[in-house]
Amino acid sequence: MTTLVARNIRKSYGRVRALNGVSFETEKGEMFGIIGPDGAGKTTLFRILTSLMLPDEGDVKVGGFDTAGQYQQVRNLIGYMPGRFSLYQDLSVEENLAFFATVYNTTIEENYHLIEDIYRQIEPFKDRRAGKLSGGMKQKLALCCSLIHKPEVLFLDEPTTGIDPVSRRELWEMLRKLKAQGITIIVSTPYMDEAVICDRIALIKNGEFLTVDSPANITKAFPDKLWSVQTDHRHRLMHDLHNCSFVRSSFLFGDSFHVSFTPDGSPERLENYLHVSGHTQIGIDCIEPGVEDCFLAMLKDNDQAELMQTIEG
Ligand SMILES: Nc1ncnc2c1ncn2[C@@H]1O[C@H](COP(=O)(O)OP(=O)(O)OP(=O)(O)O)[C@@H](O)[C@H]1O
Repeated sequence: MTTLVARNIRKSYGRVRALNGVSFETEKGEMFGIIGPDGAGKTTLFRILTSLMLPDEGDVKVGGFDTAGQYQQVRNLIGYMPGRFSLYQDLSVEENLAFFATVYNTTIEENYHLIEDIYRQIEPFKDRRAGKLSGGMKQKLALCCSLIHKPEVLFLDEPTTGIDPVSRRELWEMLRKLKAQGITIIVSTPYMDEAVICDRIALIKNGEFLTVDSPANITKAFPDKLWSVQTDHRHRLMHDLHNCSFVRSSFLFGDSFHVSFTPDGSPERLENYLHVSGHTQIGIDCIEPGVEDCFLAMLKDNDQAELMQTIEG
């Protein structure tokens, strides 16, 4: 069953074109990831999908209701966790939750089962002001508040930005459980490693979706063989790979470079080239491409540098 249909969404702020014809659909219980660097248009898209902003062109239907003409019905169906902390800093944990429940004409008790797993972790701090919580706990509370009215479609704009790795993992685990209950989840993130958890992902760049597919299909479509290359001189290696005539692309991932060759390149040829250039402890291993490798291959040179910064940041 289709839960959301977005068609040809366009939006500009004056001369800045934030969205340039975005279309996609989601199925009930699907986890749909929107991945892209800062400024790509994610927040604008979320505001439009959640009926908080009207597009210049195009339309969105959630649960069959139009976000322009039937926004009240849409808002009853959805939960939205915006990127920046959206809770009342001066209210306690419990007061925030009670407030959101009241706004939606429900009570904490009525839908407690839906938030129980998450809320139990912050319940010991229920009297603490939201402004005094850690980043991870704030996100858990914000997630509880966006779930308290039992939404069918949950929108999360960069829920894991700025929180520690353990809380990030916990948050994704919670999303997995919510998905198992049939909730459709539309989530944005700048972190590629999180993309693989989604059923389908869209890479957004300059207000356009470059691709929409499952992580497995995206990695299957990688056009070349990929090699992980390491030597004892990482900085010189970057320079030497860049100047190598038969290296098509090279990107730094942790301690090694991911390298693909032009048709006349080979690992043997690269080993020889690096050896002659003075490198020692040369390691060249064939690897499976990840989502990041695929997205980088789709982007133009300038965009690749920008995306790598986002990934590393
Ligand atoms: N109110 C506004 N006025 C003018 N330009 C805006 C406004 N809001 C966003 N933009 C611009 O529109 C583009 C898309 O911004 P948007 O916030 O949707 O992207 P994003 O992917 O969510 O990035 P970020 O994570 O940095 O917020 C950017 O170029 C941004 O500078």
